[in-house]
Amino acid sequence: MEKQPRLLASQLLLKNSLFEVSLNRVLLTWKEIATKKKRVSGGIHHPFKVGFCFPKFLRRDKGESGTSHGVSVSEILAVRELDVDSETKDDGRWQKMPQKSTEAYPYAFTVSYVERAWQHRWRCSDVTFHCLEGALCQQWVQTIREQLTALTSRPKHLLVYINPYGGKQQGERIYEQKVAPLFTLASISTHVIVTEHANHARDHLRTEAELKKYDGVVCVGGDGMFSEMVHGLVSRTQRDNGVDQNSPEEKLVPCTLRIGIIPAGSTDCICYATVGINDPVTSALHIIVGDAQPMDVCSVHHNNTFLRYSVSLLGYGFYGDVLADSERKRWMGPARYDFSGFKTFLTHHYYEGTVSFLPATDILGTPRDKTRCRAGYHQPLFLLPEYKGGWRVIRGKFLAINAASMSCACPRSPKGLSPAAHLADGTTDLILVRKCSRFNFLRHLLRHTSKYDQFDMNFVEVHRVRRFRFTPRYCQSDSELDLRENGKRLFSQICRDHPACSCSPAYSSWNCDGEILPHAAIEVGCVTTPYNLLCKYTVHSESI
Ligand SMILES: Nc1ncnc2c1ncn2[C@@H]1O[C@H](COP(=O)(O)OP(=O)(O)OP(=O)(O)O)[C@@H](O)[C@H]1O
Repeated sequence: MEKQPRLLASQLLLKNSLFEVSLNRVLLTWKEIATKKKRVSGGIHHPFKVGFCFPKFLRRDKGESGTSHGVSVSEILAVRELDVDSETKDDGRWQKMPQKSTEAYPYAFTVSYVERAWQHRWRCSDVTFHCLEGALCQQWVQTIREQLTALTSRPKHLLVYINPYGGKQQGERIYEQKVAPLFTLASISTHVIVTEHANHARDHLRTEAELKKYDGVVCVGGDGMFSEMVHGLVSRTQRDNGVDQNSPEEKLVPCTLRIGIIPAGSTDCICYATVGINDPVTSALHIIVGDAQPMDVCSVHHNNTFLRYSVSLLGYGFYGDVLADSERKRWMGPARYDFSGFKTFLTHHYYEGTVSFLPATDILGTPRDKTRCRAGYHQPLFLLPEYKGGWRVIRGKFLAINAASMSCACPRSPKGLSPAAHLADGTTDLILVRKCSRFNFLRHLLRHTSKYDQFDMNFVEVHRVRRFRFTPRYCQSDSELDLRENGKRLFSQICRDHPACSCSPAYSSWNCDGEILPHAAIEVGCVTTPYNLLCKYTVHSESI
């Protein structure tokens, strides 16, 4: 790394030991000075620990002259002067100043910074330096503040929507206790709206919200709330720019506001897939330091009519059926997903239809990037591939058709549905799981939680695509249907209404980021360039 000129360097006291403290535009470092000779008289030495340190951002080395620490300026949250004359109450925490150091070094300032803990978890840590002179203390505070002000990617004004009924209905408490104090510490002003009904946030963003006043919008809730934000913001941007959302061919105009998620839902898959952990404090800290991650948005259409946007999973068959069944069992709480998953697995319905897709041939990488050997290519058993220009057409019987625009990792499946899916390359990974035995389907599902490749099975194939269409068999041409098929369709509906029946119904439904779509036949377009400015304040922590 290029050596940065020093902005400030002083000998300051920290927990009764003298440290050489230094600041440049990139790093704040403090290194203990030979402890035996220079320890301040009367002080009791406590070995100072900054907690868990990671090589890139926060280092702690033990050199000849003592321990050294460093924190990236981009991860400093705030700096403030301390009143050392009395016990100070700052940021809700009492700090007792050691008597001897208070006498010798009567001025002090505290730096709050991001501490990287375990498994992608971030925490807010404080370090307090004591100075001999008030002017020096002020100079440190001012210089660090100037560096923070120069960080232009940090938000200053945020619009926050809280879903009080998401997950365990803890959204308001999580925000007030864990997130709001951090925003205050980082001098971020907020306008908070507690939603009063479903789609409140979406409609407010689409119509009333004065978006120019904010640097970003934050939702406190689950994937459903995040989806509301995406719909509100993307729709508003398209309308303001005269884009016809109903046309699958239209390019979406990127939106300049970023979206942040504070996880407070039941599954919080989008947060997990992008941050690596569902933790409100970690997400709040990513928001504060201005982390941004572009991501793809797919628009879903039926007969040239816009249905919804999708940013994570579009699933027909298995995942559609699990969602449809679990919606009927909301009274069971989060346990409904396990129940419906198990039930859907046992019913083992497959669906006939045609999948057409436009492969993404002009990009680097494939959905199976992590698979070292590609020798396991299998000829589809039940499918008839055709080529129409750039489009591929596949007919068959499918247990599941999934389009993953991100890894879709969640705590239960840490590598996700498509571990190598990219967040912002204008593509989605289309996973086709053809009809197979229950045993094989179970093996496929279990591989999502193990080190084995879930795509390396002869009834599974995966394609990285720019667009795709699905037409269920009985929709293809109504005139083709004979009386027997009409009877079958009617019968299927009866079967659907009676879950005990094990006949295969003709249609499943699409699970679009956790919402049910009413149509089986859809056309999906993934924006051809990354939706650059629709970013989350998060980093993709999967090492793809
Ligand atoms: N005040 C409200 N009253 C009722 N429903 C609401 C309200 N605010 C938002 N909603 C709706 O609640 C639905 C579920 O919310 P959310 O996604 O936050 O939690 P969840 O479903 O428990 O979590 P996840 O989606 O991660 O499984 C959303 O689709 C949203 O539209």
